[in-house]
Amino acid sequence: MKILSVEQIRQLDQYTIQHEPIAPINLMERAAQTFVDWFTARFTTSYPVKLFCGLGNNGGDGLAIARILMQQGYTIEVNIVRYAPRESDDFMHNHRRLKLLTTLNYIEQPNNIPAIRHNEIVIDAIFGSGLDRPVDGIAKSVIETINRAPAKVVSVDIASGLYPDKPNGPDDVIIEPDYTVTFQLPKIGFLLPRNSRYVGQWHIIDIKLSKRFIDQTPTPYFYTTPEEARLLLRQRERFSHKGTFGHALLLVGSYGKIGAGVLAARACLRSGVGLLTVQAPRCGYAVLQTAVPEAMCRPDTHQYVLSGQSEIEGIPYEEFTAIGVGPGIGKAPETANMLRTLLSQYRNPLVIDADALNLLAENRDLMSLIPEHSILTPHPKEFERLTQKWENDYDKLEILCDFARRYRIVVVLKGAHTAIATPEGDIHFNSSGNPGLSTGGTGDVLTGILTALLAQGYDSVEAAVLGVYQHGLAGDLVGRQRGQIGMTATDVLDALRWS
Ligand SMILES: NC(=O)C1=CN([C@@H]2O[C@H](COP(=O)(O)OP(=O)(O)OC[C@H]3O[C@@H](n4cnc5c(N)ncnc54)[C@H](OP(=O)(O)O)[C@@H]3O)[C@@H](O)[C@H]2O)[C@@H](O)CC1
Ligand SMILES: [K+]
Repeated sequence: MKILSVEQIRQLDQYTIQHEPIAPINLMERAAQTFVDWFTARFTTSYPVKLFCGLGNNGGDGLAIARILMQQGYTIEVNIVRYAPRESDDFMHNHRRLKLLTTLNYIEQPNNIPAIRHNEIVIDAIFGSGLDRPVDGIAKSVIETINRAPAKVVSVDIASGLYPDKPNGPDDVIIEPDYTVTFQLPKIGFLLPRNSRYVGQWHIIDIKLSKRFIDQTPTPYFYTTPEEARLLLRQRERFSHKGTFGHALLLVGSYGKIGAGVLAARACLRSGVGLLTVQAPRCGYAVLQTAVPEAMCRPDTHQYVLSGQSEIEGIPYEEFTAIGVGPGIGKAPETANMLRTLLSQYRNPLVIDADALNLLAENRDLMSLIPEHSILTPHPKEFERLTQKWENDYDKLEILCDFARRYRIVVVLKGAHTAIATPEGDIHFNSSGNPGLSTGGTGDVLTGILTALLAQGYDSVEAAVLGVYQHGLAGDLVGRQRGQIGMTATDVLDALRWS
């Protein structure tokens, strides 16, 4: 699904109005009705509703929502925040209609702000996507009151005070909703870590804006929906054999961290690789052969760390279909040498994770050796070591984009909505996963998944988008079955489903 900028959303709105065609006031009515459908499916008429609206079209939506909810039997008190002398035309139209049905409360100064009780639901329609400067004056007081109140808060389109596609200032006053119900497409601001308290749980509702316009509009930002992930998944042909699904090599482990290798290896096998070889320090040999009997094991000549040398004759790096390197490897000088040799010899895309990333950060000259379309999977701290500090989440996205483009690689920046940057400079945000995945070993599982997908012939962007989605989905399955708190990386790899 595409993510558009505020300016593009405004154009989308206008295009829909002209080409459907539909009168603006009827589009507002459709948006309000669709919001009400969402609302009534979750909250019964037993909850009193307090609506706060502004004077623009977000406020106009709020007034239309109030009228429709009233007609459906909800008790609703309407508060209009008079922060400016002017109202939008569609606001005025809905204002006239609503005034015939009920009395309206106008808030011009703080003592007009009503008390909010815990069993009420607040609908926030003060500012929407038209906000372009920090909120102050009476609107600021109202937002502060709502944030202090014990009630549940639902924001219409976007939390009032939050910018959809640019960074807020540290002192900005912004609604902290329980839910955001947004029109048609997500806003980029919803996906950024520092905004999470200004978004709550967010839902997209389809108000039938022009599909043609959305299809034609270029954007670097995408949000992976379940349907899109499913379309990436390839079905197996009846006459396939293990050679069809590639032979992967995982370079993993060091003394005390062989478990990382076990997790990556098991995830790789659970993700459909044809054959798997694992190279690990000698101390990991018995563990790997026992814990992952399906994999072949190539013991390193070094007892405790990976050096890349092995007494067992095996196929050279360049003959593997895909290679994953990093889980549990540490940063010993022998391992840095192994990485240098690997990067010099292997020309297909690699998956590079964990300490292999830290070795890259410490040996910057290695960056230029990384094969094009390799997948790097840093968490934010590892990414910062590879690049630089950022000022805010938007700055971070720009650094991410530039980095992926400069080295022609795919970068999977792990987090709540993992951001996958492509060599072309696009960013795909993931939609699956939950905080239960923030536990040791889940990154190793992801490396195993991505290596398996590359071995099966998925291109790097497809592998990253699909692999990250499936990893999160497995976490969601575990979360539903046994809760997020006790989730382990083993649970996650056992929950992987490829159908
Ligand atoms: N897109 C779509 O397809 C659809 C969109 N719809 C709805 O329209 C909403 C966008 O409406 P909107 O453009 O009228 O802006 P909104 O957020 O109500 O703000 C109102 C005005 O406030 C002003 N202002 C800005 N910052 C300010 C501040 N800090 N303090 C004080 N004033 C400030 C600024 O006006 P200015 O003063 O700059 O002239 C601004 O124009 C959108 O979120 C959605 O709910 C649906 O109805 C149908 C389909
Ligand atoms: K709002």
